[in-house]
Amino acid sequence: MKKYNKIFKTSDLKEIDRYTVEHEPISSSLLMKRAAEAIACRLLKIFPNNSIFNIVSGVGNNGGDGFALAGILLEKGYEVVVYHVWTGACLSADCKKYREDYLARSGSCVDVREISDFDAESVEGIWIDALFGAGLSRPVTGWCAGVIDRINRSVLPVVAVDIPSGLLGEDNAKNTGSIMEADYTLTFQFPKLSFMFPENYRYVGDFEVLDIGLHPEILRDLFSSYFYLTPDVLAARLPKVGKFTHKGEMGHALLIAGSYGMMGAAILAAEGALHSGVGLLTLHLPRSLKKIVHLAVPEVLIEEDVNENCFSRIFDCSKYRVVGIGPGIGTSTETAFGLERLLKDWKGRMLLDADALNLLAADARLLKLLPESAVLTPHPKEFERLAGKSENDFDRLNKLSIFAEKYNVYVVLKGAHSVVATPEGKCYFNMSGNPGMAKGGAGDVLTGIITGLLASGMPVPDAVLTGVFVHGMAGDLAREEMGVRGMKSGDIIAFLGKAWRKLETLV
Ligand SMILES: NC(=O)C1=CN([C@@H]2O[C@H](COP(=O)(O)OP(=O)(O)OC[C@H]3O[C@@H](n4cnc5c(N)ncnc54)[C@H](OP(=O)(O)O)[C@@H]3O)[C@@H](O)[C@H]2O)[C@H](O)CC1
Ligand SMILES: [K+]
Repeated sequence: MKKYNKIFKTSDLKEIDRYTVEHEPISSSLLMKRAAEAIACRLLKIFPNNSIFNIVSGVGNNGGDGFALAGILLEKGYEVVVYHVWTGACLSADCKKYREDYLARSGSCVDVREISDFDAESVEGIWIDALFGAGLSRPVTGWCAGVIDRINRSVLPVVAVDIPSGLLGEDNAKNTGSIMEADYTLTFQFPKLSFMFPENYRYVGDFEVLDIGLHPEILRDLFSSYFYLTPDVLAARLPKVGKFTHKGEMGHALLIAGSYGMMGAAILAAEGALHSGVGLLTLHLPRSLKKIVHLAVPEVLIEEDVNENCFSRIFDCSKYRVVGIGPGIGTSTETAFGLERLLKDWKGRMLLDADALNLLAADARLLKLLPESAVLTPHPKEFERLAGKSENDFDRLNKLSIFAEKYNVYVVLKGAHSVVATPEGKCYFNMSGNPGMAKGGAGDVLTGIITGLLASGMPVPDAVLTGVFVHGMAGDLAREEMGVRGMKSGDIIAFLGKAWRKLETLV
C-alpha cells in the first residue's frame, strides 16, 4: 500500500542528504547541481520572458545552490549577477566549488561584506533568494537583515530557493528577525512545516515542491508525524469498485442537516455525499423542509423529524453505516437534546460539523460521548470554541493534535491547507484547493463527501484524507473554468465528478 508523503524537520535534511550521498551513490556537489537544475527548469517556466537574474547567495549550501544555478543560467545565455553575501567567514565546500566554477566562467559577482556593498535599487529582472535555507539556526539580525529588508522593499519579484531566508522551518511564530517576502518558493523534496501556516504566506508566497531524488529508503524510514497529501498516493489507496458491487455494499448513510431557513446546507451536504460513492442516502429533516428538499435532491430518501423546524430526535440508526450531523441544524435546545440522545445511542461511524460542533463546544459533557474515531470538521473559529484560543498557527496545530488524541477522534481543521489530526498524533496537510472555496456552503459539501466515503466502508483515515483532497481538487477544477470570484460552493459539486475521474485515472 502506497504511503503518505512525509514533511520532515529542516534539521533532518543533513541526515537525508548524508544517506543519499552514501547510498545512491552521488557526490554532494552533484546533488547540489541536480537541485539547481530543478530550480532552473521551473524558474524558466514561471518567468519565460525574464532575462536578468539577481541571485543573492549566502555562505552555506543554500548559497551553493545559488552559485550552481547562476552557472546554469549563465550557460543558457541569461544575464546573471550574484550578490555574494558574506554572512560568515567560511564557505561550505560545495558553495566554494560552485562559486569558483562560476567565477572561472567570468560570471559577474558582487561581494557584499557590509550593507553599503549592497545596492538593490538600480537592479532589474528578478531576485533569487539563496541566502539562508534549511541551515538557519537563529533569527537574522544585523547588516544581513538589512540585505533582506532592502530586497523586501524592492518591487521586483522574489523567488526563494528551498526556504525564504530568515524563515524558520517549523515554529516561526516568535521570530523577530528579518524574513524574505518571496512571491514564489521552490522547495526541495518536501514542503516545510512552516509553509502550511497562514501567518507565513507573506514570506513563502506560492510554493512548489521539486523532487531532487533524495534516497527513497531514508524518506521511508525516517520518522515524522507530519504528512502532506498528493494525488498519486490517494489514487493508489482508492478501493476498487468491482463489477458486481451493489448499492448495499457502497453503504447507507444518514445525514442530519438543515433547519428552517437553512435548507441549503442540507442540499449541499446531500449532493456532496451523492457524488462521492454513497450507495443510499437518507436525509433526516425537520418536517417543513421535506417537500422542497426532495424536489431539489430526488435521489435521497427522506426521514421526517417530529419537529416542524429543527432536528430534535432520531429513533433508530441501526440500519446506517455512518451518521453525519451538523450542516445548518442550528443550536436550539431541542437540537441540543437530540444530539445528546444520538451521542448516547450511536457508537458507530460518525461525522460532526458546523452547529453540531458548536453544541459540543457549549456542553463539554458531550465531548466524552463521542464515538471512537468520530470525525470532526471545524473551521478555525469552531475549533477555538472547542479547544480554546491559540497564540499562533503553530500553537493551534499542537492544540489540534492534543485534542484529537485526547478524544480519540479525527479532526479536520479547515483552511487553505486543511489539516487532519489523527488519534495517533499524526497530522496530514492538504495540498489541493484555492481561495475561491472560501465561501459559505463549501464546508457542507465536504461534510457530504466524507460522510459518503465513510459509508462506502473505506478505512476512516483514508476516507477523511481522500474526502479533503478531492473536495479541493473539485474546487481547483471549478476555478479553472470560473475563476476565484466567479465560482460558488455549488460548483464544487458540479466538478466533483471530474475530480473523481481525474483521481481514478491516476491509479
Ligand atoms: N538534502 C537537500 O535537501 C539538499 C539541500 N541543499 C541546500 O542546502 C541547504 C542547507 O544548507 P546548509 O549549509 O545546511 O545551510 P544554509 O545554507 O541555510 O546556511 C548555513 C549557514 O548560515 C549560517 N547561519 C545560520 N543562521 C544564521 C543567521 N541567523 N545569521 C547569520 N548566519 C546564519 C550558518 O552558520 P552557523 O553559525 O549557524 O553555523 C551557516 O554558515 C538547503 O536549504 C538547500 O538549499 C543542497 O544543495 C541540495 C541537497
Ligand atoms: K533561501
